[in-house]
Amino acid sequence: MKVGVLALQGAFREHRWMLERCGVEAVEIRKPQELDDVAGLIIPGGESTTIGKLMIEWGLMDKIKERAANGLAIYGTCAGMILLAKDIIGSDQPRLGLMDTVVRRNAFGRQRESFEADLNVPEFGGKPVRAVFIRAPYIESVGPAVQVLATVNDKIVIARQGKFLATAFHPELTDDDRIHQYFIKMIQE
Ligand SMILES: NC(=O)CC[C@H](N)C(=O)O
Repeated sequence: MKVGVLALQGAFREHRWMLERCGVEAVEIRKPQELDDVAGLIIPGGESTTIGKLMIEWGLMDKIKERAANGLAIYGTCAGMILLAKDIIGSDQPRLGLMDTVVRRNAFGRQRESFEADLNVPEFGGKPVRAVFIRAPYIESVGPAVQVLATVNDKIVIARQGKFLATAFHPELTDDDRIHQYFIKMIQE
């Protein structure tokens, strides 16, 4: 199984390493045709406005939407979560808009540019997930098709809608590969 990592900007290398560690082949995606033979796609953290602009310039926006409509599984971390959202509060920036979510950017406030938290994720069982938040968004509200998997102070930080998964934080920066394993299982379902 091949999984793509959108490699336009941001923390894509770490996702590649994490996927390889989980035993799947990871490929960096920069051109639309590179999406043809992947079973899943990760959209990394970075700057969502930049990634969105580059996605349009490089012909990837429409191609990803087309593949998503045909069952491509997509996992967005941080900026990737913003790009998956239907609604971005106060912004008309380019987005995929595939998840019925309303996100707020840089939502944890200036004084908390970055922080770590232990998340209780019932879906994973076992020990809490150590989550690294960097100028992180959160999901303010979700539609009925969206399953909330974890919150921090009542703010939604992991959500799933069918084949789409979003986290507000960066699991690729920790040693815990359970979120990537979960995504790989989603692809196989
Ligand atoms: N770590 C990140 O991906 C930060 C996201 C960034 N603040 C944005 O709005 O796009």
